[in-house]
Formats: sequence, structure tokens, C-alpha cells
Amino acid sequence: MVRRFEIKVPCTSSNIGPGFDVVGLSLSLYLTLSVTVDAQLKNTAPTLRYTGEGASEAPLDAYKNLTTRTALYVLRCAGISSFPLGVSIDVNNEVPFGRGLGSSGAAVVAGLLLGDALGELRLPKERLLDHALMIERHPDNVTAALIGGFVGSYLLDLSPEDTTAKAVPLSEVLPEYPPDAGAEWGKDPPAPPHGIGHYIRFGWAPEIDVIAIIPQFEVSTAKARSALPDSYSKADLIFNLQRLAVLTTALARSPPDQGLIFQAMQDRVHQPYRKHLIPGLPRILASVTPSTHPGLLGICLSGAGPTILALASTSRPNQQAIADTICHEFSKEQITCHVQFLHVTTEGATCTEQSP
Ligand SMILES: Nc1ncnc2c1ncn2[C@@H]1O[C@H](COP(=O)(O)OP(=O)(O)O)[C@@H](O)[C@H]1O
Ligand SMILES: N[C@@H](CCOP(=O)(O)O)C(=O)O
Repeated sequence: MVRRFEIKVPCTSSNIGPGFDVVGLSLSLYLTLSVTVDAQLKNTAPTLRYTGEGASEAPLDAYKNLTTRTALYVLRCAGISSFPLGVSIDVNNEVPFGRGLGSSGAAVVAGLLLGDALGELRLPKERLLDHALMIERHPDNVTAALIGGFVGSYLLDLSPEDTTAKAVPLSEVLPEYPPDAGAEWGKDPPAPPHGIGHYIRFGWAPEIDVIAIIPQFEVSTAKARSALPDSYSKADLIFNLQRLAVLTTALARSPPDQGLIFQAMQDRVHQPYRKHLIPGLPRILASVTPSTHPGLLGICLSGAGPTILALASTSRPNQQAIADTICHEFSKEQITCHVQFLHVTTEGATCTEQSP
């Protein structure tokens, strides 16, 4: 029997200003996997085909590709040592790589659902999240992509034993297996501790849309994280905590209060330290305000950047003016941008089995 299913994962924007590594928002650009399992085709590793964003970059070797490596991790943690025979995957990707829209988080979440479906494991979302956090070690993107909507999350303080398990190098969690048939696969990967990540979904006012202004260059999240300091002043931490506490409720209120939201989206924990990676960032964040652009509610770096996220009321002419100004500011730095007018998705990642 041939089995077919589709996995669909939204992109995400994390931080939303002050919520570094805490909040994430799922948005209407998708990574979609159309999966066929036909055991009569005897291929031992899934065959991969890509269209869309990253099609020329994404590895087509299932032992090197982030999504299929994640799927194999989930399978191996469940005691299944290899992919089933005859898997083929058509990937259509709308999420640009390295732009701060959670492409790697989406790839990991797609891999979790893929492993779960291939192994017929039916793991609850909480357990899938544990696996995700062994790979993508900040919870904001993966939680929002898995659950959907505007989500806040924290990581549990683990026991010393579980801390050791979670701290294993990524190369042991996701080894790139030798591709030769019959080659040694090394030791079993470490299974995730239980209940690492905890989350809650906030409300989101229907009047708020999202504009993503996406510069045509990549910033790797790892590099943008290494730009951050190891410690912060008490004043800067209090500045962010005060704003985040207000922001999570302000974004759910109808009608949205633009003055409150704009101020609550200010940040002193990550954006100031990333400005050298995104030419023009301080000028852009300062030059687009509710007074210069009616309808603007807030502006921030999306995830680790370089995408700028503007929250705006649902009126399209205002949104176009906001996008045009930000694109113009980037053009002064010889950077061209692509604009996406998006909405917040209420549904997170899905896996839909198709009837034979
Ligand atoms: N759909 C995908 N399939 C395979 N690998 C992916 C996919 N999406 C992202 N990646 C990997 O993740 C990298 C980008 O991750 P990262 O630097 O965290 O940026 P982002 O902000 O887009 O998540 C890509 O260069 C690629 O290696
Ligand atoms: N909180 C993280 C979020 C990274 O998101 P990405 O979309 O850039 O991968 C950070 O700011 O480093």
C-alpha cells in the first residue's frame, strides 16, 4: 500500500522586540512537505526534491538535510534505527533562509512531524517539543511553529543529569551518517529529557497585521547570537521585562493601543548588539513611528535579523507606505528588499494523512 501525507509548517518571527528567546509568532509563509511511502520502491534513504526558497542550497542527501536528520533523530529515539523503505519527499519552501523568519525552526519542526508520522509514533506536541529543543536550543521559534499563534515559552531548570543530556553536542544529536550502505552508524543519539519546554498561547487582536521587510542578504542565527554579551545591566533587564509584560497583553486588546504597543516593543537586550550585522538598523527603527506612519503599531528586528517586522493595522495603503519607507532606508545602504504582507496563523504545524 502506498501512503501519502502532507506536513505544513508556518514560518515564525521571534522576540517581537523585548521578548528575546521568549516569544514567537507564527506567520503565513509555509514549509510544505508532500510525502509518499511506497515500500515497493526499495530506496533506504528518503529521496528529496526542493522547490522554492533555498532550493539550490538545501542538501538533497537525507543524512545531511536538517529536516530528514531531525526525522531520523525522532525515529532513533523511539528505537527505530532507520527510515522506512521507499520514502520520497517533495519540499516546497516559502521561508527564506537566514533572514530571521525561523527557516531552521520550521525545518526542525517539519522533521519532528515527519519522524513521528513515518514511525507512526503519535507523540504528543509536548514530547515533540522536547526533541526540538535538543536541536534548536532556544524555544521561541520551534514552539510557535509547532503550536501556532503568539506563544511565550520557557525552559525548565533541569536536574544535573538532564542538563548533561541536553548539553550533548549537536553533532551527537544529529550525526551526519556515513552514506555508504552497511557503514557503522555510531552510538545511539541521546533521548531528550521529558518536559524541557513549557509554553502558553497569548491572544492576538484581529486588527493587527504583519509586514516583513526582507533584505536580500543572510545573517546566520549562530553568528547573531555570538554577538550578544554574556551579562546585562539590571537597568536593561528591567527595561525589557517591563515592556514584555505589557506587550503580551497589549497585542491581544481590541482596538490596539498604538502608543502602548510601540513603546512596549523597544528592546535593549539583542537589537543594539546586532546593529553592526544589519546596516542602517538603528536609523530604520527610529525613523518609522506611529507619528510618521499612521497605522504603525510597532517595529522590531525579526528573530536574529536581518528582516524588519512592522506590526500595522489592517489597512493596506498604510502598510504599503510603511514598507516603502523601510525599503527606501535599506536602499541607502545599497540593500534591496522583498516585502511580504502576512497575517498571524492560528494553526501551528500540521500533518495530514491523505486517503490512498
Ligand atoms: N527547509 C529547509 N531544509 C533544509 N535546511 C534548512 C531549511 N530551512 C533552513 N535550513 C537550514 O537552516 C539554515 C538557516 O538557519 P538560521 O541561520 O537559523 O536562519 P533562520 O533565521 O532562517 O532560521 C539554512 O542555511 C539551512 O542550512
Ligand atoms: N531568539 C532567537 C531567535 C532566532 O530566530 P531566527 O528566526 O533568526 O532563527 C534569537 O534572537 O537569536
